[in-house]
Amino acid sequence: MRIVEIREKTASIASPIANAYIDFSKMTCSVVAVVTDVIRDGKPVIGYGFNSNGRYGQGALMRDRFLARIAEADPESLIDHANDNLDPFAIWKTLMTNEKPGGHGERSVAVGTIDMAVWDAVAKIAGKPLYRLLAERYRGGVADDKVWVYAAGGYYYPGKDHSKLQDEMRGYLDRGYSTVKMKIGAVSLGEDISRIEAVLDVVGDGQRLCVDANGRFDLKTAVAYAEAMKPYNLFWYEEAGDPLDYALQAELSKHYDRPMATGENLFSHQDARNLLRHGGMNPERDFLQFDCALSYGLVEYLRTLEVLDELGWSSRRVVPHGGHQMSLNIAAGLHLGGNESYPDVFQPFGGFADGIRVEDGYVGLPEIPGVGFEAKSALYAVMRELGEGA
Ligand SMILES: O=C([O-])CC(=O)C(=O)O
Ligand SMILES: [Mg+2]
Repeated sequence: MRIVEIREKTASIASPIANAYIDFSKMTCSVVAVVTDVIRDGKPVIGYGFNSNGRYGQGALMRDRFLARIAEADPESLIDHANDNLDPFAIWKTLMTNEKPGGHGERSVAVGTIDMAVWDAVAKIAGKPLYRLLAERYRGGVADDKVWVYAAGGYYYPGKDHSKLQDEMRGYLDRGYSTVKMKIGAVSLGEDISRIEAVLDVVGDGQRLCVDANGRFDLKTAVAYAEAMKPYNLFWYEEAGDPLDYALQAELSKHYDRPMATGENLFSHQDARNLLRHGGMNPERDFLQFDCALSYGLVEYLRTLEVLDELGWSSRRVVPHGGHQMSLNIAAGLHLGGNESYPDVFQPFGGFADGIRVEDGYVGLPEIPGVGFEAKSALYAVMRELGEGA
């Protein structure tokens, strides 16, 4: 058993939307195919991955460093003999050969994308949905059969007035979501408050609305928003300040006693640990949003979950960023609290398997081997072209 080849390409996920920090007019992501010599149903097993959203394609790093390390490794060293499968941990270690500690964002996305494709291949070789394989290996065989998801959107874009924002949110409720998320921080506090009130008119209750500032605010602004939003009793207030400014997060928690969420821009278990040590986050109240695709993949995510456990955090407080099927598998297999969903943006990468309906805010997963990409036809078309094309 061996990896024959790892292919990568960059795909566009550009759209006219903007959050408080960036627009997505030039956004790209990497797609990776790990081609193996294992035959299932008469065809070689190919594992697929992509790098979530928000960090651009990683092809140059893969070509310059990571892919050669796998190609040059002894194939025997990458095998998990106990499970007669590829060994994601040995592959991860090989990818990280001669990499210094720290500075995680420089490479964590490239490694996380390859890691996703490796786990997809591992589950396909085992002939099981990834979430079932994870539950068997790490949670005594018990997987969640459905996962809570919330609809993320509410972006800024030209010409979007309150009625368009309300239509968008109404569309999410009509599709079975019970909780939605909108962006804040790109306009004045007064304007954002009127946007929030417009959405509350549609969703009816602050507990059905999250807001996301994408790290835009300094402490003074973060606190001003906190004071203004308190009466709405929102589901969460996300990424108020810079993702690495733990002191800001800690100070903000003295001014806002409602749930907050952050972590999508922390890319290692060490960064996660620093947030929990120094960010004033409350394990009974707050949410953590680490995205495996951006943060060295599932091998590292398992370490992050161990750190959480050591510091008294339940895995149920984790609701990953990214709205992708890999995190959905991790959520169901490793008992997270839920997963993000982008019903309308970042297609075809955002969203879950075709034909799986959201009911009362929960989704199920397809019963097919791997992450489930084959059950999402528009996404699988992009992946298959890479994996099986000439
Ligand atoms: O707008 C983005 O970069 C995505 C984001 O923060 C989220 O999904 O929470
Ligand atoms: Mg966010």
